[in-house]
Amino acid sequence: MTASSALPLSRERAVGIEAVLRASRLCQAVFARLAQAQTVTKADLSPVTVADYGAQAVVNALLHAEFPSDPIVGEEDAADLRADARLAASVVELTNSVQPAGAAAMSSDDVLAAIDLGQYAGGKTGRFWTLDPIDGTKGFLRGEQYAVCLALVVDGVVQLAVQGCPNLPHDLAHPEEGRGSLFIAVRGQGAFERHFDSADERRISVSGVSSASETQFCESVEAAHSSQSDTAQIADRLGITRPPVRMDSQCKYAVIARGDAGIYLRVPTRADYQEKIWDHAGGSLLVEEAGGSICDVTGKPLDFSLGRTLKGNKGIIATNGRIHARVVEAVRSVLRL
Ligand SMILES: Nc1ncnc2c1ncn2[C@@H]1O[C@H](COP(=O)(O)OS(=O)(=O)O)[C@@H](OP(=O)(O)O)[C@H]1O
Ligand SMILES: [Mg+2]
Ligand SMILES: [Mg+2]
Ligand SMILES: [Mg+2]
Repeated sequence: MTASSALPLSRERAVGIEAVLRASRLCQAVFARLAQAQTVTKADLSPVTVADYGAQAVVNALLHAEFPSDPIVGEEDAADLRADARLAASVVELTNSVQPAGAAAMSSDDVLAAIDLGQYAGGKTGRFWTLDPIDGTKGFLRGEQYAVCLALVVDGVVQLAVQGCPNLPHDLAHPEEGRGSLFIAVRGQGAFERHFDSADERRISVSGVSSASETQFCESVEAAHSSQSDTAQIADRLGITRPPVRMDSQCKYAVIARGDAGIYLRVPTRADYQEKIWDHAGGSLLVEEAGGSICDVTGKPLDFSLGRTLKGNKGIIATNGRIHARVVEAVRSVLRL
């Protein structure tokens, strides 16, 4: 046994990395033939592609093989696939395309059952995984940023994060130099980045800026997901003159954890929207383990113990930590909270 394999959650970390890498490869393969990719619209009007389903099947199947008693809170379910044999056949073919050489092919029933392993309700006791097979599906479809996001929650607290960001430049200032990173954090062990084409990991940490005005802030591309008029006022109040970094998905958390930007703001556009735990669990741990801070727009800690949503929270503020109190004050003042 090596020294690192003795660290807490080392097997979960290794399995999570393998699962997210396989799912990321699947997404990249789908994008390469996106002209034919089928997209369906879910009841909530969000898009979902064969890649979302395939990535959830791949990750859930591996988690279930390695940790059969762990439940999973996953974004997708197989109901639409059960009603569409052609769509289901594409997902089965894709899922099998990233299984390891020599593994038995998964049948259609196996793939649909694997996707439906993600129906767990979450909650405050025991451990469960939470998976967003593609976070930022709209970014994926545009050829921009998206992320495969996996986290392990134990007794309501996020303990492990593995996030694949296939299109994220290794260096935002030099996108031509390479793209595709995996971000990994275990509570108490720090946050790490490795490039898709290497197993070498480097520890990452948040930016050292001590004044909010010196940094940039990240927000969603989609104006429906975060109020861009409110964030413009907050930036103004903080003296930020640089334009926002608009990026889809939990890549925003990776960018904060790596120190490329100092603030991620997600300001509710609707009073009734409940953030989903799979949209924030892994990203929140990456930021914390890289030295940053995270809370909701009222300053409350995020509570991952309440089920499939963050129903006790509204919006998100993530920062490098040093400027956190000042940013929370500006958000509360603009939103009159
Ligand atoms: N109204 C509203 N408010 C806040 N958030 C919402 C809302 N509607 C959807 N979603 C969730 O946004 C997830 C994508 O978030 P992003 O920050 O990446 O937005 S975007 O990609 O720029 O669109 C997206 O995740 P995916 O579905 O995995 O892409 C949704 O879970
Ligand atoms: Mg979605
Ligand atoms: Mg999402
Ligand atoms: Mg998703």
